[in-house]
Amino acid sequence: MSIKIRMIGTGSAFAKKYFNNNALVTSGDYTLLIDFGITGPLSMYQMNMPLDRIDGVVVTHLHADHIGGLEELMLRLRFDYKKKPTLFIEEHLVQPLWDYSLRGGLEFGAGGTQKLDDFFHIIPLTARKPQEVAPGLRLEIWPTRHFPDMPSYAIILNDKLFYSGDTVFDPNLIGSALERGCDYILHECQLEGQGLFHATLAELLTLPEDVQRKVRLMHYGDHMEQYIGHTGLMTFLHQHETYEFPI
Ligand SMILES: O=c1ccn([C@@H]2O[C@H](COP(=O)(O)O)[C@@H](O)[C@H]2O)c(=O)[nH]1
Ligand SMILES: [Zn+2]
Ligand SMILES: [Zn+2]
Repeated sequence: MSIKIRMIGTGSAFAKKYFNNNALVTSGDYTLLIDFGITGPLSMYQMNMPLDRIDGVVVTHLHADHIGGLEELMLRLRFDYKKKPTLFIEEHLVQPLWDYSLRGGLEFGAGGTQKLDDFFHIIPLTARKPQEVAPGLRLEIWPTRHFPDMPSYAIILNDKLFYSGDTVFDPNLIGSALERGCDYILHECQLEGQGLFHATLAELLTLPEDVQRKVRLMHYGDHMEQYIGHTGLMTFLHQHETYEFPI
């Protein structure tokens, strides 16, 4: 059993060379989108990947580089493709996603007065409670520390792959993922500066070598190429590339 992850983008919020850090997970016939930021629709177009491939979407948090492409996705799926995908999102984020991020553009539309559940089958998630997505694909969300008081989540796939979402460097969180049995740690990485809201490369380099071997870096800035060869035993994920994980 394996899943494939194609990186729609690997860049940080304001990176211009790399699209927003979003990913497509494929397990069997099912395609799950992890986040869909402002640059998501253009990146999918460049990958020649029609939006109706998407069966489900899981959202880590409400920053625009993670949800800014949803309006276009929702409209295209509802009206062009007549498809209603599933939305997996932490239970307390359902209403804020609609009220603060999507409602202004979508409430009054071609379908009359519209609501979030006109576009998605909504599956509210509880942190640390496993949720089956499709046969052979299970996810769990774990809270992360990102902006103070802002709900933000990492994603665990099949107990084997940890996808950090946005978080400060949190060795305990990484330790929990390893204890759970995760063999793959896809982690955000801020290349330069202080890690106020993100994990810096300098911080990630303090991880022991056996952990670094499991780490793939994403959500990085435009100077990524300068850092190739300077990431210890960790390697960069690259936008539009597909990675296969036997999980
Ligand atoms: O003071 C602020 C408040 C909000 N932002 C927003 O955060 C994200 C940054 O994205 P990250 O991927 O978490 O870096 C972006 O949407 C900003 O509008 C901020 O940067 N500063
Ligand atoms: Zn981000
Ligand atoms: Zn963020």
